[in-house]
Amino acid sequence: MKKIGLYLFTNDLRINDNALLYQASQIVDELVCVVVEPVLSHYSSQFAQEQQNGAHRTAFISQSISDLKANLSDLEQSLVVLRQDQDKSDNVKDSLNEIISALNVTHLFANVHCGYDEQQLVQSTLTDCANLTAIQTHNSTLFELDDFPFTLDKLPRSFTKFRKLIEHLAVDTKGLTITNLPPAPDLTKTSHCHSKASLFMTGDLASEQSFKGGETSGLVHLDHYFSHDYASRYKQTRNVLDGIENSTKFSPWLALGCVSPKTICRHLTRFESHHGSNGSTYWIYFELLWREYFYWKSLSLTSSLFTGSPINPVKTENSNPSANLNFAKWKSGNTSYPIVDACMRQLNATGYMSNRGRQLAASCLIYELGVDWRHGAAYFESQLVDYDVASNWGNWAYIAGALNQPVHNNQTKNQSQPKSHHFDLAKQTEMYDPDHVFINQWSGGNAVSTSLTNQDAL
Ligand SMILES: Cc1cc2nc3c(=O)[nH]c(=O)nc-3n(C[C@H](O)[C@H](O)[C@H](O)COP(=O)(O)OP(=O)(O)OC[C@H]3O[C@@H](n4cnc5c(N)ncnc54)[C@H](O)[C@@H]3O)c2cc1C
Repeated sequence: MKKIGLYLFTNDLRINDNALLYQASQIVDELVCVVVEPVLSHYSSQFAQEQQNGAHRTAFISQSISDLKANLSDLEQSLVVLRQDQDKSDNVKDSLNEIISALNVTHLFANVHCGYDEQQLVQSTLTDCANLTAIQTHNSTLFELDDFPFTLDKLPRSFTKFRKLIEHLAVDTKGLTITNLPPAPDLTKTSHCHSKASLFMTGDLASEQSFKGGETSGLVHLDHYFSHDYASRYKQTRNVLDGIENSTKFSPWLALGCVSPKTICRHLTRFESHHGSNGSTYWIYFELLWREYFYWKSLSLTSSLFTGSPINPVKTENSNPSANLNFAKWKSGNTSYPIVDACMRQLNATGYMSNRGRQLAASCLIYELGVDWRHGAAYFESQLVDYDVASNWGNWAYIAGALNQPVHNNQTKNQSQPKSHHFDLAKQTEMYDPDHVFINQWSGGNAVSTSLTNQDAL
């Protein structure tokens, strides 16, 4: 019997260093490639109080899918693009089932995704199509679970413990080039042979965009970054609020899997062999381990990452009108905190915000403006070009002190309470924008930020 595979692209929108796609090419006789265009989920839309993803995020996704389509076409393959209908949540599931049935698909290949909806889609497809063989791997990480000296249920609670147990492990940086793929089956047998996706038209936005989506642009950016000496200074510059040379800006391509973290490690190792390693080059790896930590943490927490603890249940409406007003002011960059306003305006204008900016904006929303952190996480989800389920919701929960919440009240006795990360905005402005260059660039206003006495460095 012919083996017919369906490769479900999610946040692994690439051909190079795609071990799962390579595996598919070795197993099946024919292959249909499908992608579900990410849209803002109903859940996040309610929390963010936004109808849809922002223009920059939408454009980046669209460009990434178009680039994948072009790269697949070079390998004489095609891409079926499915779009989630917000009003009919089952439409993608139904489309997938129709493709599987019409083409007699025998094997499903899918990256393990931290997103609840993405996991549900694979699970319900497997339930509906009982004879399907599923092959799922961790295709967006540095490591496989088998590499670790612990199981997922014994994942260390803190990043430091996690890092110490895994940072010495060798990353497989050999690199994998796919030069041919099995042919596609006769797609005219499905009603999805012509992509009905309303891919966003990026013409007007393209000139304003800081980031262009897709594997091709991602690899160009990687080469560009490592052809300069930026990596040798990274640790000193990574907290600067702006500037392509100050932090790597790999995150947008990593988030959609246009570039794999292993590819980045390969480039980093090559850079170190030519220019020498130092604390800065190590720190790039260190930050990739934070990404890794949030990925595995998110998988271990499943949906409780989004809901916090049972003590603090989900409410999509803010608890009071002043929190609603504060949330609206925060989103538009009109709080009385100039550094936060500048960061939020940068986000709204470009789809990007530095790590330092994100920490300050999150701290401000939670601790100064008294808004539930999940509203902020959902708004970031709708706007960031590098939105990643685990890194976004994980960092927000971390700053809110909700990441390692005990699940049951009776477990709290011997456990220390999770730490919150409340930043002193005046002090942080002094440290990272003393001459208000960044604030003025984004016209963040002239109000003086209130002094607080808490966390300054992370
Ligand atoms: C509230 C908040 C929300 C965030 N949301 C996201 C998100 O949706 N997607 C996302 O990729 N990152 C997120 N981050 C992490 C971090 O801010 C971005 O990864 C970073 O700013 C991206 O810029 P860069 O590529 O220049 O990072 P660099 O400083 O150059 O770091 C290199 C890489 O390491 C990883 N990394 C760095 N810091 C972190 C971190 N704290 N957590 C996880 N990974 C990290 C990223 O993949 C990054 O590309 C968030 C942080 C906060 C505080």
